[in-house]
Amino acid sequence: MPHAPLHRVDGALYVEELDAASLADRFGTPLYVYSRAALETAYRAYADACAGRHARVHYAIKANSNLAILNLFARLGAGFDIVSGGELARVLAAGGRADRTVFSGVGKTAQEMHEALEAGVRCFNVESIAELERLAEVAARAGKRAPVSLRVNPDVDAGTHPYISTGLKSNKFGVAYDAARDAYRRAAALPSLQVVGIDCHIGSQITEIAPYLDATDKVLALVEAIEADGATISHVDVGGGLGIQYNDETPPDIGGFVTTLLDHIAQRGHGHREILFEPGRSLVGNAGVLLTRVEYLKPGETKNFAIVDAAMNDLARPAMYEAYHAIEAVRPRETVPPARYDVVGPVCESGDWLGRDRTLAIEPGDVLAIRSAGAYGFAMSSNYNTRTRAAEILVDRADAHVARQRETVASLFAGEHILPG
Ligand SMILES: Cc1ncc(COP(=O)(O)O)c(C=O)c1O
Ligand SMILES: N[C@@H](CCCC[NH3+])C(=O)O
Repeated sequence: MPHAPLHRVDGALYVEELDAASLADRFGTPLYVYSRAALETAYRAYADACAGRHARVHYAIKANSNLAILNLFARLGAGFDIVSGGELARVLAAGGRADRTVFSGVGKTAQEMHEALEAGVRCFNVESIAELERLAEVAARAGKRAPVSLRVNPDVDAGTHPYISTGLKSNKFGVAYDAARDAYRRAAALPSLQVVGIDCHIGSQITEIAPYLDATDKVLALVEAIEADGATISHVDVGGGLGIQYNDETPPDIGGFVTTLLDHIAQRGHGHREILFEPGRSLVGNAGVLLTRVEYLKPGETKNFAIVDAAMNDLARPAMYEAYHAIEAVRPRETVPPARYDVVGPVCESGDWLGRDRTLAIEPGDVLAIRSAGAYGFAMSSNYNTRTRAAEILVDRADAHVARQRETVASLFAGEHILPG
């Protein structure tokens, strides 16, 4: 019986068969560590629930676009959801198929459209009339017909953090619900476009199914109207956004979520359409941890600080959204009294914190694991304060595969040029 991907042996944290403290010693910190088994288990939960149901998974690679992870999902048969030419290049470099890739995003450039058309992406998820017109021009110039789905904004409150909610009227995303039928008429009138589907994505870290059902109902009503106008909508892309447990959230499990949504769509008489899912976080979030070493303990009058070697540039979510990530000592000490710490990084910003008021029994030099860091962790990391970005390790049972080597300082200024003379 294989171990749970992240588990404890005699108190020590393991990722599959490898001790996290030894990984930190071997590869240095800060260090992102992912479990292959956890990634595959999450993918299979989607794939199994889709099996025999005319439904497909398109991994939203913005959550974690490391080539090793994309390759793993490509090998399992995943499709992909991309938002830039760079992401398309990553999918192709990792062995992903263009004809299983959908291209989302509000600001696609003509160049990106051209490249995606040449590569033969499955569909462009178009977010405005202006983008529709541009895509039609780019396709006409290339002598091609661009497959199109409009991202419709169903004006549903997904009950998530305001920075990651995307399905409200006030968000920049998608075509307004009331304008969508006209937008489809416009698309149908442009000969270099071919309408193939419809799409919506209402937000991220959603922990209830109800907003999905509401959004789907609105989208299906629209599909009926659009088809009455003569178009054919062969696929409905319900977006991503399923949440994970960071702390005390209780999101639906992946299989239950997929089955409930597919059953609901079938009951509404739309079971013949292909359904696409675009999950990001729920595939990778809980498959990764960020390991960091305690540099200093700094007791204060009102707060104690544990200053660690990871920072907001490595994991931006706490600074950006006040997001909670569980933090644990990889080898808890029994002889040290626990104390309350704010876990902070070395970056010169008050917002540079990773966890607040955490009870930890630690000493300088100890390694901490910041949990649930597989999604929007490394992917949103930066070089602020000329900090090299972390290495990424993909653990496969007892093997530690270097999925990305640590950056060097020299590589950070390799493209900079001082004035001559
Ligand atoms: C269009 C689109 N699809 C899919 C996703 C993936 O979202 P999540 O990581 O919340 O599943 C996003 C990001 O929120 C997105 O913008
Ligand atoms: N970056 C956000 C999610 C944004 C999703 C983007 N479509 C997070 O870490 O929670």
